[in-house]
Amino acid sequence: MATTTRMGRASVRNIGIMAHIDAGKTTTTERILYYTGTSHKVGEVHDGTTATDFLPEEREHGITIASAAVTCRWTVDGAVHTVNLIDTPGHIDFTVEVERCLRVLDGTVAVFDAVAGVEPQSETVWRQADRYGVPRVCFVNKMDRVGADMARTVEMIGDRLGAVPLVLHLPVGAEAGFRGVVDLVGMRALVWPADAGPGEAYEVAAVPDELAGEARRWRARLLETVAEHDEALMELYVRGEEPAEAELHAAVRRLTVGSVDGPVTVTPVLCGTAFKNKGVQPLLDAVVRYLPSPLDAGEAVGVRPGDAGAAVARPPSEDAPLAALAFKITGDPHLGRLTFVRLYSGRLDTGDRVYNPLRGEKERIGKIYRMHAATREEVPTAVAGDIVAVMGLRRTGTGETLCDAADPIVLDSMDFPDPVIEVAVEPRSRSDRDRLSSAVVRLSEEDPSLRVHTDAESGQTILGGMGELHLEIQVARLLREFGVEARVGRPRVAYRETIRRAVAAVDRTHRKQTGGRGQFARVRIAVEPFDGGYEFVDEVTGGRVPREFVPAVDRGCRDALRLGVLAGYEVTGVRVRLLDGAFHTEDSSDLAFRTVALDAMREALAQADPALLEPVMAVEVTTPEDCMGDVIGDLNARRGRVRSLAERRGARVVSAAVPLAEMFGYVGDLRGRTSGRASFVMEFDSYAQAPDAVAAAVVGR
Ligand SMILES: Nc1nc2c(ncn2[C@@H]2O[C@H](COP(=O)(O)OP(=O)(O)OP(=O)(O)O)[C@@H](O)[C@H]2O)c(=O)[nH]1
Repeated sequence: MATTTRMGRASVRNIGIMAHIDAGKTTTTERILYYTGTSHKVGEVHDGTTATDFLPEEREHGITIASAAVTCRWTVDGAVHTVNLIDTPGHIDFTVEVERCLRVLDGTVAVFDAVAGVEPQSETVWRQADRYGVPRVCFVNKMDRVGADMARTVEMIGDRLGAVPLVLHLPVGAEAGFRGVVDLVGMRALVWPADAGPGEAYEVAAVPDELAGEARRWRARLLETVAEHDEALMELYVRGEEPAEAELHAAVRRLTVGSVDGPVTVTPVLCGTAFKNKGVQPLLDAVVRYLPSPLDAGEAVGVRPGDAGAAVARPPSEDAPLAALAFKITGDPHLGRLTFVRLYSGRLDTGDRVYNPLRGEKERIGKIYRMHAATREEVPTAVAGDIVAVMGLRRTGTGETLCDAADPIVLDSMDFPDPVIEVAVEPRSRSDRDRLSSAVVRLSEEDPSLRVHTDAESGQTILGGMGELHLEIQVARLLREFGVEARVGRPRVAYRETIRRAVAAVDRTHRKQTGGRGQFARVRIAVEPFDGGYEFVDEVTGGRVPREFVPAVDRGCRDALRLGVLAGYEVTGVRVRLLDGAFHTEDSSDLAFRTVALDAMREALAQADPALLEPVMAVEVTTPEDCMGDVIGDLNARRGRVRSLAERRGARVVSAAVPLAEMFGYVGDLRGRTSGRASFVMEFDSYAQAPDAVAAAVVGR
């Protein structure tokens, strides 16, 4: 029934968990899956059996890379809610994955280590969540550890992240004696047995006497902060009235959901220890109570294809035309290709034919699944707000929209930056070569930020990626998961080449007589610098190069661009004009024209004053004021150019453009230089001409 489903969406929470490496994201995720009844064995990170961290490399590195969407259920105040949990990666090299997840989430849980507090990487992901306007609930984890400090972490959430923390929990007991929390909304204690097992219930008790004073102070602070930002509560506050529990929940929800559009992020803060099974149930309650449903998340915006980019918005309603985003593709050992899809509007039914506007073709929806931790559930239908896995989509890639052909929309696409680092892989045997080629297809389908090409000169397979660790992980998967035996080179910067001068004409003839049919083709081309990748213009008149051979000439020119004349890097920024040519009715062929074009183009590039381009990164360093001089000096020494200085929430933000070649090892250097107090993000900015000394070193290698 339509009404039931429509109400159902209000009870969906699409959330991710974000954290600094080792804060306990995986452990928290595991506990959530266990508590929500979808996983019956709690995996421990130590023994490598966790449900969302399923790649062996992740277990080895102890970090989470691939994001699997898992559906679970949680009941609050008698109402069952569906929680779709996406495990987001935390490492900087995987920012593409993080952003991809943030796109499809409506809210996140930010996990902090109560000992370490807010770490640099937490700042990075926090800012990404700011950028995507994703509301957050904070969970201060590891309260059982020596040195755990809830109050300090809360302070750091305010100071370092510039958020307004709404402290909802006060710890009961400390470190090894941590037993539970005082719920400051209900003013009661939630206490777990010391050796609580996974999923173990807590006892509700009165606030312990020794905490009564502190609890009152924290509650007063909570009410005051809420009142400061929420009008309804403000009225009660000035009248000196206490809000009812439900009223306070509702106000916290309003602030959390609404704050992302406001000047500051208001965020509830809870605490516990996932590992020792304390505090997870209230965290789930908070996810349901305070994080937005797809209805709260509002309209999805996109453009109408082919309509000069006219903007369209879709309400999160089942009755609107379909708008869905494919955000992740995985290979399932049993089901084959699975496409994870977030529905923003409309509905999907098994057997539907849906339209992919980017490809201009229709695809058939095979089976639809909700993926649980250990099982999958086939469902006939998915509606706006759902996240499901679809079988049967053959062509749709990551980041592509699926919609109604009669009412098409392209949702804001995800940008996948060009790879800036590459590594050469050389298979040991012919069968390794075969395994490698099918493996790279699978890997790059799952991870669009991984690019693959073959080096025309050496025949090596080159993998391009976003950073050193990114490539390391993907190469490890190739070797292990796909059983490829190969020699792997050292990571290197992905340079490019370009031209600086126009060449008016290069004339080349290809003629070969080998027994039977000969080969003949002649072309005359001109090249010039071009503000873009590559353009081919056919200016031949009078059929001197017959139409059917023109594409072969274009192909030959592109072949030449793959292997620059300076140092063998890809060439960009070239316009080619085909001026003239000649053919032979018997002996001319596509091959002859492609060969001659390649030859002519190589000559033209050599004459066109080729230059080396290097990737330049947009680097943003957030640093305390007293380290700023040092940070800037170091960026200058790395050939960086500072673009702007700003102040953000008490810290200094230095934005600079720095060549990637100078950024190897920056994470460690910055940490050392600032005692870990500065953090940075970087993304590809542009290619720029490398200075002569750099070019000479690269070309001379
Ligand atoms: N003492 C204590 N240890 C914890 C707690 N939660 C997690 N840990 C431990 O901290 C380590 C890191 O936990 P993970 O859950 O793997 O952390 P993560 O944030 O998922 O790490 P990545 O996957 O690397 O990003 C593991 O050894 C956990 O057992 C906790 O509440 N208390």
